[in-house]
Amino acid sequence: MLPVWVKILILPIVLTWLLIWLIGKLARLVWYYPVAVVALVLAAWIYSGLGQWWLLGLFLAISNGLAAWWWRDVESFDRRMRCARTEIRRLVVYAVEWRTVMRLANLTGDAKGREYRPKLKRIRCEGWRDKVRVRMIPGQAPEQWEQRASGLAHSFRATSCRVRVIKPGRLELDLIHSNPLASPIAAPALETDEAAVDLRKLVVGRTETGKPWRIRLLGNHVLTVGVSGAGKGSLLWSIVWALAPLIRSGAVRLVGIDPKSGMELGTCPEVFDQLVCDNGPYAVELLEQVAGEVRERAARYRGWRRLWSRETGEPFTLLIVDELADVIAYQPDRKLKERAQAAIQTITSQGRAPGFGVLALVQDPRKEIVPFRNLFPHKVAMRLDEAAQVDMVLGDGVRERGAAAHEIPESTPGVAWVKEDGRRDPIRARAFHVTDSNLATLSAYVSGSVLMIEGGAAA
Ligand SMILES: Nc1ncnc2c1ncn2[C@@H]1O[C@H](COP(=O)(O)OP(=O)(O)OP(=O)(O)O)[C@@H](O)[C@H]1O
Repeated sequence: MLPVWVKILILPIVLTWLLIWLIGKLARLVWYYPVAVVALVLAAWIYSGLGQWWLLGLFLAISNGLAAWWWRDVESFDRRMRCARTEIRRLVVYAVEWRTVMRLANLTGDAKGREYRPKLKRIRCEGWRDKVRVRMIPGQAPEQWEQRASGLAHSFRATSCRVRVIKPGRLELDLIHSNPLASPIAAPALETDEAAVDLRKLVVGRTETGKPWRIRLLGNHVLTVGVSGAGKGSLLWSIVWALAPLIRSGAVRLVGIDPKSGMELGTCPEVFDQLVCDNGPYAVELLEQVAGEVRERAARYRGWRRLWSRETGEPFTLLIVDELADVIAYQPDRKLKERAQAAIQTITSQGRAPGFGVLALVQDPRKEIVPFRNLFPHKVAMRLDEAAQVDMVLGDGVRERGAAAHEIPESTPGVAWVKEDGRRDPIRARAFHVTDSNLATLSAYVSGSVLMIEGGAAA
């Protein structure tokens, strides 16, 4: 309906716009499928220069070479061919199904007759998981994706799906295909160099991404929760294993309470400066003694230093309580129970700055059992019985972000979901498997006097 002169006038604008649009599409293609684009260009060049038989011969030679590589060394093949794998999965899984899955999962929206659909951005396939970046549509919240995570996993044939926020409006979905923490991880060689041990990042295992699992002890308290047999002991001993040179030199002092008659901590009593193997008056007295030390040291540091450091010449004290519930909840003597609770609360609330840390292990995370869970900034959820327990340990919303500690299989003790205060996303990791022979090595390495009280008798 436009006059001809107007059409002639806007033609260059339309053509330029079309050209820009085409270049954009091409750039997108090269960005998302670089291997395929290079292979296609090379194939076209060989075909035009050398002919079809050369192309076929080269194709067969490369295919055979790749097959032989895969057969000889699957791991390196998987690692090096990640780009090609990513492109294939993008093409045959995500690009094909994205639109339908988004519509059926109710993640699209309509406004003014136009459909808004989340945009599929960069994908990275790592073998055990696909990392899929997404741009949400306006008005959408990550929680909407978290609620649909299970449906998304099934749609893309993954075992589970986790949702991570990258930046405002951008998400990363982890579509999990296998468990990289399925096999036990042996403890590393015992560290003997004091300078190599950093209380801010103690290596106690490996995360599912293959990085070291680091725990901060300085200025921190760690609460580990898991059913019986979840592998809580392995985290405890991994921490002690990593601390070995500092325990030996006296820079770190371990104080232990094991209400299970020393079944856990008693397997390597040499590492402890003080160890009580019951939940009675001796355990409470030890807790009160440590609480007194906390107050005394905090009073001395007042106005002088804000956080303990090695230069003070005083040891960092780690209080380890195996089965905390036995000390602060199941204790039948009400007075002892209250004294124990008060002492632990003093240590956890005031101990971080003057160089005291608490590592508490417990099976039951309910509020009636551990009423002051919030005083532990670092929470570790090993295998749990119910989904509600995950929320109790890690906090609200963390399970929706993927931390399904209630789904950790019995066959993988030592696997845990870890949540640090101040970090939005939980991490999944497995503690080192510290064996009895490791503990024998540890006790031979560490020298120190042991005060062991069993059922009230000093030994
Ligand atoms: N990180 C690990 N890797 C492999 N096996 C492990 C690991 N941690 C623990 N195990 C094995 O799992 C079993 C149970 O471990 P552990 O006793 O540490 O569990 P727990 O949670 O402390 O149980 P409880 O509360 O009954 O003491 C043991 O046989 C141990 O060898």
